[in-house]
Amino acid sequence: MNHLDIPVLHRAAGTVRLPGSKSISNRVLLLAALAQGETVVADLLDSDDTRVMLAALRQLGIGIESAGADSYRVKGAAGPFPIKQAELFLGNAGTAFRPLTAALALSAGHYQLSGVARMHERPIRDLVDGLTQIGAEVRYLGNAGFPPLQVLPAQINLSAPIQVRGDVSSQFLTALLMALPLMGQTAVIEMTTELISKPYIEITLNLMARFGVKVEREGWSRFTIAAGQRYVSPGTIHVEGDASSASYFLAAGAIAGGPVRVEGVGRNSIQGDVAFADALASLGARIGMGDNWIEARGPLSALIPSPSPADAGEGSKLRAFDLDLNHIPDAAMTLAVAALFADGPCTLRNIASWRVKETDRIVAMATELRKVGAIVEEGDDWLKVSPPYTSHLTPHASIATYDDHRMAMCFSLVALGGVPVRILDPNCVAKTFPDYFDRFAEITAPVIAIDGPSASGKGTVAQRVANALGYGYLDSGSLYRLVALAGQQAGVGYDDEAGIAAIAAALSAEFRGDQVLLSGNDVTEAIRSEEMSAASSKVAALPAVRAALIERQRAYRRWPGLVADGRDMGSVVFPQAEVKIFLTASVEARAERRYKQLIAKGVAANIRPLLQDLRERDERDASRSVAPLRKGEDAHLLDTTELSIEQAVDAVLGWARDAVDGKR
Ligand SMILES: Nc1ncnc2c1ncn2[C@@H]1O[C@H](COP(=O)(O)OP(=O)(O)OP(=O)(O)O)[C@@H](O)[C@H]1O
Ligand SMILES: Nc1ccn([C@H]2C[C@H](O)[C@@H](COP(=O)(O)O)O2)c(=O)n1
Repeated sequence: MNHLDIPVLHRAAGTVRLPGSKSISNRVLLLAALAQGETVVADLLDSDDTRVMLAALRQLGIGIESAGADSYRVKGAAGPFPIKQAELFLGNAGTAFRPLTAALALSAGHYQLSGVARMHERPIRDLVDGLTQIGAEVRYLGNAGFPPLQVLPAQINLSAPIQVRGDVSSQFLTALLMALPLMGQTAVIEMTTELISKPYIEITLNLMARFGVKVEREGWSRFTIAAGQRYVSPGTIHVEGDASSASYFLAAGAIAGGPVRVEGVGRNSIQGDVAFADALASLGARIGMGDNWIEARGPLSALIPSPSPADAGEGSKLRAFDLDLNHIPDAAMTLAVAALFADGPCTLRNIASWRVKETDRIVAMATELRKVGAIVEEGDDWLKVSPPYTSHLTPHASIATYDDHRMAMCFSLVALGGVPVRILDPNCVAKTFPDYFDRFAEITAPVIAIDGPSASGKGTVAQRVANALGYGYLDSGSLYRLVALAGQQAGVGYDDEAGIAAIAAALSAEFRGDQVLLSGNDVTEAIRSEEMSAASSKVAALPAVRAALIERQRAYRRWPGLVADGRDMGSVVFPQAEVKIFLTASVEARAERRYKQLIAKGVAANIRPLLQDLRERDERDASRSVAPLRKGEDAHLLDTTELSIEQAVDAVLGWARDAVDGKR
């Protein structure tokens, strides 16, 4: 079976831009499809579940076209779907299957809805019963109470309140609420049981209001949609980041030092899962929150006095918990794995809905947590997780993921316990977060940042250190050199900041071993010319160019680790690097090294102009306004004037070892 091995991880720190919320994406797509007018949906989640919804809406006659990266223009039908006959395959996307069932039941057509085998095991009776009460014709094509379904035209009658259960899935109520305005008449829904996952209904009501339909509610038991309301496009709507997806990164920050910041959700979020941050805080994690970001750090250690609050708490445990998690069922899974890092047994209560999700998540979670050494008890709607008696997790566990994206993402956190872990079928994360593991690596892979002036030897040393550790290597200077060359080829002046920044943003660069390619052409030698050395120093001084390259550089942070060299690796690009080194040598020694390097390549050289050129570049790199070259207070100074390459490499490896040992 396909798998991903995650190495031992010691620290989590960095920033993650979240993908769009799944819950909001699929609700907004459906509302936009039913609304009058065109809606631009920006920052839509790009994942299996949203692709399923987009495909279904297109099949049902809704015009949807791309409006840029992750943005779509949806031409609303101003009412029920125009296509009256269709067979829809909806994978395992509950957020597509349930709402579409209700909307199609009111669209007066002939439809069939099916999904993957697991979707056919997920109950839908409560929704079908609700629809049947108003005269809708919805039939089971397999087992009664479960998909696949057939929907037929019917006479809808809304004269009596619709009675519906709310204790299996809140998606049934969401489906009815979103579909009923299609009838234009007053509609009333009454809950016959306690409603679970209420924050998801708040998302539904909030988004319906943004499309012009207001729902009156009496507590959580009765909902009224007044006659005469219909969906009208709000114009453009932005999908906020996914708060459930945020939980893995926040938990990583809480478990392994932090700070880890997620961008895209914050105190202005309409998603209930932002309450995961409160749950983490109750475990002792230090949480910060802004309008559009949340940040998590490990708890302050009560036992070990720390020199400063910023250093405090790394390695200290989370507090054991006993929590009712009915309001955050998805993010609650992350807490089950976080329990491995708590100081005692942890109980998760009121999580019965786990049993009817992508898999029976109570069984799956208990089974897999036991593989890493946890002691787990389970009940109908609860789970009790005790960390291993020895406090040591079992290394090399193979974690089954049950075609459940959240199982795969949650269990990546195990590696922060100092043990390697294998995630089976890791691609199941495509349901909601296709590049999850890359993003997780970007906050957990260790980084050794080596900065210093030209010809100091940082590239040579960095490459050897990377080889010795089996890490990846980033020569960030070559990116600036590539930008300079691409600018020259395009005829853009080096003082045209916007023009050069646009080239940097679209740079087609590839590193193949020692070869450097620009738009597919080998430019390994071309970017090393003295002309490009000078030009790269000029483009590197342009703030917009630096900004355009920053995320590209961070994307090199992968497991098992990265050695990055440049001028601002430790100060700007990887401020959370485990080891920071300022590697230098006297300008005379550097000129001599460059001279020997050129002569060895058969290039005629003269020491005086080389000295002069290095002094000029030093001056330009150190005096620019953005990310100037200088030694940070947290960087080790390595003056190699009198050192051999081997001695310099040994010094760096020593610091790297110390940094890892300090975190064990
Ligand atoms: N400690 C050292 N002693 C002697 N020579 C060294 C030492 N370190 C590196 N060199 C040599 O100096 C030359 C320049 O090194 P290198 O290209 O690694 O520098 P750099 O700092 O990465 O330069 P640039 O920033 O211009 O890319 C190489 O030929 C390398 O072998
Ligand atoms: N992180 C970086 C890397 C490089 N630069 C600048 C400095 C140089 O003038 C130019 C080329 O770098 P080199 O290949 O000599 O390391 O790019 C920078 O500003 N920031």
